[in-house]
Amino acid sequence: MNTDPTSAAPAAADNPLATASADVARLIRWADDFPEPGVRFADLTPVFADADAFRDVIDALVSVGAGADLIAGIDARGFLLGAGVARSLGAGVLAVRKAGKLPPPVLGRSYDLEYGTATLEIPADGIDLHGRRVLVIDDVLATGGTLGAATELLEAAGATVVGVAVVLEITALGGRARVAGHPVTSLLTI
Ligand SMILES: O=P(O)(O)OC[C@H]1O[C@H](OP(=O)(O)OP(=O)(O)O)[C@H](O)[C@@H]1O
Ligand SMILES: Nc1ncnc2[nH]cnc12
Repeated sequence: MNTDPTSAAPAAADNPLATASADVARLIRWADDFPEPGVRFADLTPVFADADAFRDVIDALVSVGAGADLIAGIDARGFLLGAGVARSLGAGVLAVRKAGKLPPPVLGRSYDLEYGTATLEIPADGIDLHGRRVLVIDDVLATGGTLGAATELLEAAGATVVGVAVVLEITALGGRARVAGHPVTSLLTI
């Protein structure tokens, strides 16, 4: 596990956090020119489909979630991770949705990413986020637009964001700066 943007992923094979990192590096599926020319897309589908790798990734993310009572999973792959982590921690899970999926009223935040723009939404009623300690989880940190918008949205709703955790951080895109002010954990950094 890497919480330092300048350090390489750990290598010790008997460390469960390093094991998760190795699983991800081994199973990640890279796609050139997807979803548009010039983008090298990191598809973590094979990581989630591998029972051992999925367990290792969830266990590693759980280890950074202590103190959180709500896990926010980002649409869509963050849902898979967030639910697993929340269940293991005994926390609730909040699905942070892409625009148009939730009935009104909603709170929303728009953002730019590597290939376009998008909006994230959460319910504006029915969940009181004041005083909730939220760990925000997604599969990839790239430009940071998604996680930056998610943390802003949750804080605007009254939550305390205790951290941000991802499986893969693509450092060349500088996303960590977009979530400055929050502890950021990435299991694998490239
Ligand atoms: O750091 P960023 O530049 O914001 O990029 C990271 C986001 O990009 C991917 O999702 P995408 O927006 O492609 O949506 P999807 O989950 O619907 O595939 C990924 O799952 C992250 O959520
Ligand atoms: N290169 C990339 N791979 C996966 N998800 C991304 N989100 C933004 N850029 C991405």
